[in-house]
Parts: sequence; C-alpha cells; structure tokens
Amino acid sequence: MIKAIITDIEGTTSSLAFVQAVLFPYARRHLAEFVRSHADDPVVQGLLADTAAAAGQALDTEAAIGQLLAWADADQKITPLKALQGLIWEAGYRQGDFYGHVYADAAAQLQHWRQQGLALYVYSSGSVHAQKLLFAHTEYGDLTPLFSGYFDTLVGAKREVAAYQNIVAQLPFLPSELLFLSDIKEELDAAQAAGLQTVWLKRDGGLDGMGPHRQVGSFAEISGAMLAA
Ligand SMILES: CSCCC(=O)C(=O)COP(=O)(O)O
Ligand SMILES: [Mg+2]
Repeated sequence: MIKAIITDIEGTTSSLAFVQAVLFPYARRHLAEFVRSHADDPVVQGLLADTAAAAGQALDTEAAIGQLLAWADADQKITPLKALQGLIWEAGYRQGDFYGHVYADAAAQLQHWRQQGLALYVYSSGSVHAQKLLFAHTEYGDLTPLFSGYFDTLVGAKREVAAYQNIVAQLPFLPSELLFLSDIKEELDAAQAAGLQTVWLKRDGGLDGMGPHRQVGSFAEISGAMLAA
C-alpha cells in the first residue's frame, strides 16, 4: 500500500513548455549579469568554485559564466547551474514576471492525497530552492504546505538507482510504500530498480500500456486502486 508519493516536476506536475520556454530562457538571459553583480556573495562564489571544479577549470568568473551558459544550452543538470538558476528565478517570481506552472489536475490531486494522509515529496533536477519557489507561486496559491520534503541532484542524478536509494534512506517508508511519478522512462526504471512503485505521466498521449510502468495521461487517472496495490 502506498504511503507516500514522490513527484517529478517538468513534464509531470508542470508543463515542459513552461520550464523550456519560460524558466530556462529567463535564467539564461540573466545569468551573466547576475553572476557579475553577485561576485562578492559567498553563495555565488561557492557556486563558481563548484563550476570550475566540475569543469576542470581554474577559478575565473568569465570562464565559469561561459561554462554555465554552455551547460544551460545543453540542458545539463549540473548542480551549480541548477542552484544558480534557482537564485535567478527567485527575482522573477518576486517581481511577478511569471507564475510557477502546475497542471490543474496535479494541484487538485496533490491536495486530495494530502487530505487522505499521504505524505508528498518532490524530486527534481531543479534545486530544492527552485522547487519551493515554483510551488509557492502557482495560480492556485502557495502549494508548499502540501509537501513534507524536497530532493534535488544532491541525492544523485535522476536516472541513477543510487539516487532513489539515497531518498529511501532519508524517509520513514519502505521502498514498496513509495510511488514515484515521472514523465521520463529512464527515471522510472531507476526508481523501480530501487524498489519503488512507479507511474509514467504521458501528458502528450501515446499511452500503450506496454512495459513495466503503469501509464496515465494526468494525475486524475491515478486511481485509488493504484495506491492500494
Ligand atoms: C524546479 S523547476 C525547474 C525544473 C528544472 O530546472 C529541471 O531541470 C527539470 O527537471 P525535472 O527533474 O523536474 O524534470
Ligand atoms: Mg520530468
């Protein structure tokens, strides 16, 4: 029986288009100026050091900016880039430049599950800070009170089994009591290999019922029977 649900964001609770066409371009547009204007901020300095280390570069602000932009263009889920994106989006949310997109079916079902006593968690490549910002600024209001915890790439990459094992180690549930929701098959494969139950969100259709993961087109199709299994 499922006791807790862990959800992905992009393509699962929230539209791919919002992340790809709103969030990522906003962060890219402001990245160089943000880094230069926060060069004295110890948090940003730490992220630049992490960038140089990950890239095998000497520590240099302009070289780090170039590397971060290259990772952003390739949608590389490198931890210092994801952390920096979160810091840049904070200003965007605060100024009302955009809302955090959450599908209506996801907002409704998350509230329903919470009322039923299920624990809810997020696992996204976006930093925990970015996750909280998104769910705090939705058109349905602040959804962060629904969640008991957040995980990002600090537990590992989403296609690696070890990441899900690390999450399980931090939660008071058996792996089989956890349901992981994602739009990416490789993430679901990794979660399943760690013993979690899985549901594949296929929001663009193409449900074929094939393979090891149950498939749905929206959160509304995640039935009580799936949670009782
Ligand atoms: C936290 S919102 C931005 C999502 C993001 O940065 C990203 O890379 C998408 O990753 P996900 O694991 O949610 O598919
Ligand atoms: Mg996703």
